[in-house]
Formats: sequence, C-alpha cells, structure tokens
Amino acid sequence: MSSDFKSIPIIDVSPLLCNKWGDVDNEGVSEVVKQLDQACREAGFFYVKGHGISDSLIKEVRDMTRKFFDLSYDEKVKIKMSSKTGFRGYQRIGVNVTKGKLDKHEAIDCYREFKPGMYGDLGKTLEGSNKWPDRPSNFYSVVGEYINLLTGKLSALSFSVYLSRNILRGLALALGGCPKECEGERAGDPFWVMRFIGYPGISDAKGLEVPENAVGCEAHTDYGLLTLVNQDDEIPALQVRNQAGEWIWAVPIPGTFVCNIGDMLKIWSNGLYESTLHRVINNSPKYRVSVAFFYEPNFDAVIEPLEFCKEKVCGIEKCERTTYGEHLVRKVLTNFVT
Ligand SMILES: N=C(N)NCCCC[C@H](N)C(=O)O
Ligand SMILES: O=C(O)CCC(=O)C(=O)O
Ligand SMILES: [Fe+2]
Repeated sequence: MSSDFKSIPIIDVSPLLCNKWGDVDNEGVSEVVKQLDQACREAGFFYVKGHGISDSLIKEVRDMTRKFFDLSYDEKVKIKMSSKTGFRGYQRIGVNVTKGKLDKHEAIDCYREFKPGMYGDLGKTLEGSNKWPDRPSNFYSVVGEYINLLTGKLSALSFSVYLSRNILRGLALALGGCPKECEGERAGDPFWVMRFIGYPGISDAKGLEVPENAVGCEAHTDYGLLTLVNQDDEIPALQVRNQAGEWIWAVPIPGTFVCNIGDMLKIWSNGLYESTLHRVINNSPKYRVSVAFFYEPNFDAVIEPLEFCKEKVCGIEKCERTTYGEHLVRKVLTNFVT
C-alpha cells in the first residue's frame, strides 16, 4: 500500500535493542513502533540508525567484499555457484537475471545451512554448505560475526544485538500483535540469505562482457521479511519506486542500513505493508559494492495473513498464502542463466 513518498525516513531503533520486551508500554518503544508503522505503510523502506553494530565492522564487511571482487576471475570462480552447490557461491557478471533481463552485477550468495533431507524434496535445491572465499583470509571470521549480530542465531556472542529480530518485534507490535508474534513456527529459526554484490561502474567492466545499457539489478521485490542493506558509502545507486511510479534515490547515509519489507511480511500484514519495488543503477565510473542481508521466515513456515491483520479489513484475506520455502525456491530457480 505504498504512497507517493518522496524520501525515505530514518528511524533510530535503539529503544528496541535495549528493551527487555516485558514492557511494551515503554515510551521510547512506542515512538519507534509508530515510526516503523508509518514507514512500512508509506514506503516499505527506511534507514536504520542506532542499530548497535559498529561502523568499523560494517565497513570491514564491505571492504572485504571489494577485495574479493578485485581478485582475478580464476580465483573467484574457485567458489562458483551452481545447482550442485545448492545455489551457494560466486556468480560472474551475466549470470543473474531479473524480469528476464541480465543484471550487471557479480555476487556471492549464501543461505542458512541445514541438515540434508530436513526440508524434503523442496529443500534439496538449496542443500549444500556455503562457499566462503579463502581470500581475503579473514573473510569468514568477520562475516560470521556480522551474521551473529544481525540474527543472534549462530554460536556464542560476546554481546547480543539481534538486530533483525528486534526490528521484527517492533513491526509485530506496529501491526497490532504481540512482540513475539512472528517467532516460533513463523520465524523462530530464520532461513536467512546473504548476498555480497559488486556493480561495475559505467567504464569499469573489468574486461568482462557486459550487456549494453544494463541495469545493476532490475526492479524487483525482496522475498522474505526484512532486508538490511549495507551499501557503499559513496555511490548513490539504489532506487525505490513510489506509487506514482517515480524512482526515489536511497542515497547512502553512512552508519545506517537501508531496511525494506519483503513479500512474506506483505502477506502476514495482509497487504498493509508493501514489499516495494526497487532497482540498482550504478551510473558512476566507480565500482560499487553492497552487502544485502535478508532476514526470512522459517523455511517451512506457512505464510498467510495474520488473523488480527485480516480483522482490520472485515476478515478479508487480501494476499495469497504460500510457504516461504516454495516462494524462495521458485525465485532461485528463475534467477540465473543456466
Ligand atoms: N533474495 C533476494 N531478494 N534477492 C534479490 C535478487 C535480485 C532480484 C532477483 N534476480 C529476482 O528476479 O527476484
Ligand atoms: O545493492 C543494493 O543496494 C540492493 C540490492 C538488492 O536490492 C538485492 O540484492 O535484493
Ligand atoms: Fe532487493
């Protein structure tokens, strides 16, 4: 239900991180919840500040991503993605497709790992272990810590931020539910996805074949609950479409994540919150990197409008049900040139 918004709001989520979630009447929390509700109804996009993740870690993740893409093709292709790797690993420019058009980006894709067979035939498509680069040598140790801070799901933590989970609790309240509405069988075991992405600038295709006039990533919506984009500090490239069809720039704001709503949250909210169309165009001569973290429901979660979101519109179900796994696998199987 997006509007003709002209800019993307900035929300300080720190009250959600400090909250013990026993006291939802806390004034700071209700103010953030109000802002989240407005942002999700109007734009489906907002910047997150006050997230508790250090600027140096955020930058290091981007710097390592840049170093990886700077390596030779022979080096990068050592962790090549294919259907045999569970669609995990590196994809050169010219492999990604959106809306049937080639995207001008290269990427490494990672997914939450799981035991083979755990999600039956459907899950087979994504079975495999992640392909972390050997170079730069500390890639996985830094990224592992980053994932911990975003989800709070992996191994021991030195301190707990649980950023995505806390934002989702804020959104559950904003929709009129209890804070843990979207946990347990819904997203208690989030099937997170992560993409490390490199977008060549206009004159910098690194000698690779790049389709002329290609867009970095064509217009699409994201698939799950929340996306947190750690974007290049210098190059405006991400654009968000408003109701009037205008493309609004999500210019880089250092120290923030760009957060947007995915298709599954649109369904849970019964269409009250939009998974807004967005695209990437790198018109600069410089190479742009971004790291997108997708916080998703459980792989086998059944996704249908939440009861209290249906009640807001006289019990009418405005969005079709699915399972997250079906939605994800359908997308993955059409995302690449084979
Ligand atoms: N997991 C997510 N959201 N990835 C977004 C990938 C870019 C769009 C994709 N090629 C498509 O056509 O949907
Ligand atoms: O690179 C960006 O800023 C956004 C990427 C994106 O939209 C995606 O990977 O889904
Ligand atoms: Fe996206």
